[in-house]
Amino acid sequence: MNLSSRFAPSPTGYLHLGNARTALFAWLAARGADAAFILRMEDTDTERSRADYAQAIMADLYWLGLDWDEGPDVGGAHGPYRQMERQGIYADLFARLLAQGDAYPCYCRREELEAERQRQRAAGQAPRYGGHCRHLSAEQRAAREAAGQVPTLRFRIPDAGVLRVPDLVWGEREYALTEFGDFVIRRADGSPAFFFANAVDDALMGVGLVLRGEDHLSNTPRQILILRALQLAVPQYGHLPLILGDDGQPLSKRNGAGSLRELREKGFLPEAVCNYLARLGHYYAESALMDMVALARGFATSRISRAPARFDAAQLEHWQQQALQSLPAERLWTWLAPALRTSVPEDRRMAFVQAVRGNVLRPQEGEHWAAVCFGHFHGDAEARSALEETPPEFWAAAAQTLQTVAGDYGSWVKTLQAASGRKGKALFLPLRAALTGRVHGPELAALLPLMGMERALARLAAASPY
Ligand SMILES: Nc1ncnc2c1ncn2[C@@H]1O[C@H](COP(=O)(O)OP(=O)(O)OP(=O)(O)O)[C@@H](O)[C@H]1O
Ligand SMILES: [Zn+2]
Repeated sequence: MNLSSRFAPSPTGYLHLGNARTALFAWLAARGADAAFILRMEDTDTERSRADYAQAIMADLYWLGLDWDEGPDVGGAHGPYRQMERQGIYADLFARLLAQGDAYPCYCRREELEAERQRQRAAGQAPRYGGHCRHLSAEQRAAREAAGQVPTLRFRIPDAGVLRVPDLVWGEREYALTEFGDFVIRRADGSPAFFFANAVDDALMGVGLVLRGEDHLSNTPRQILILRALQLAVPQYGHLPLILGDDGQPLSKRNGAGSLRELREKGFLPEAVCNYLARLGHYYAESALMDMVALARGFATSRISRAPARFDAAQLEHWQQQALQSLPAERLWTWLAPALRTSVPEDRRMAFVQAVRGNVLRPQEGEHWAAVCFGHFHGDAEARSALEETPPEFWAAAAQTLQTVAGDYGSWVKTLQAASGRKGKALFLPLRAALTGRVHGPELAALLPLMGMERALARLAAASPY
């Protein structure tokens, strides 16, 4: 079975999470089957399409960890991969459909079509093209052309029959062909209608599996009719439930849904985003973080859910935490470093990232811990009140025992416990508050050697109110 798959965005804005999940599923399906993955830019909406958006989309997909065997930047055997560069291909196909009688020019004006729809609605019928230009004679057409009327091209729906449309997510649906009116495949300006270019490009590019948003479900029967008329292969289709925003509406480039880039700029890791999205509407038995190979291996269209999914920030944070836990120390440093204002000595970087990795979700959160280890910080209110509740003798004992054990954390807390008679929270909370300015955070055992004896003693001294 041909499981080559594709992602076909319109370069009309930055990718949002809905687009990204659709791209990810299509990529996982291809890679899980060792099949090719293709990227195609659907830029026929010339008013909204922009070259810089196309660049940004590719950069965002690469950032996410997706790659493609064929696409606008890497070329391939079925190019070009920007639809505006494929006009000649569409022109040949339009000519073929015209010659076969499967398409015909329509001269109806916008107002006439609108009036027809209104009449149909008023009569309680579903609006569809009534077929006015279906049977124009050659002379009638010539007369309209001579009068300067520029036609659209309509696809001629077969007069009778049913069309079975299988779907990997929704199962098979049946349509009576009489439900459809003849539809426009080429606009008056010569540009191809979206679902025409989209369908023929999938077939011409050898795509065998089309996974896309549910917003395209209603296009599928018409696309199958076009492909059949052209004797092109019909791919398997699977329509993914759309991802909804907080307003309950599907995320869309048009309504300015939060973009993948925003998440990236906030410091979310691609591993986190992929693990989050892969499970949004797809079931994995594995609940731990998975790499792309494992995600691809575990992907199956039969595990796609039909329920609409909503963006859930808490889930994304969960995966961010998981991803940070397993990130190699070098990459963790690269992730953290740009947000640090306190300088971290080169030979301490790896120890520092290991110490803090469980306590940061954003790079900015690393700054406080850098200040704790290598600079100066301001304690927060909780930490200050923990200090106020602790008597001066404790701080004196803490400083003295720390010196006795030469900064060894394990010996220090044992000795201090014996000297102060405190244990558990009563012992650790004030120490943490004094040394880090917070009541939660990384292991003190890891922080203490990084901050060093001198800083630690100064903080213990400053902690005492007297
Ligand atoms: N909210 C969504 N959830 C899941 N997939 C989506 C969502 N919106 C779009 N998609 C899918 O993303 C792919 C790329 O679509 P497209 O580039 O047209 O994005 P779009 O957000 O619909 O843009 P526009 O707002 O310009 O229509 C398509 O397969 C589409 O079905
Ligand atoms: Zn017409």
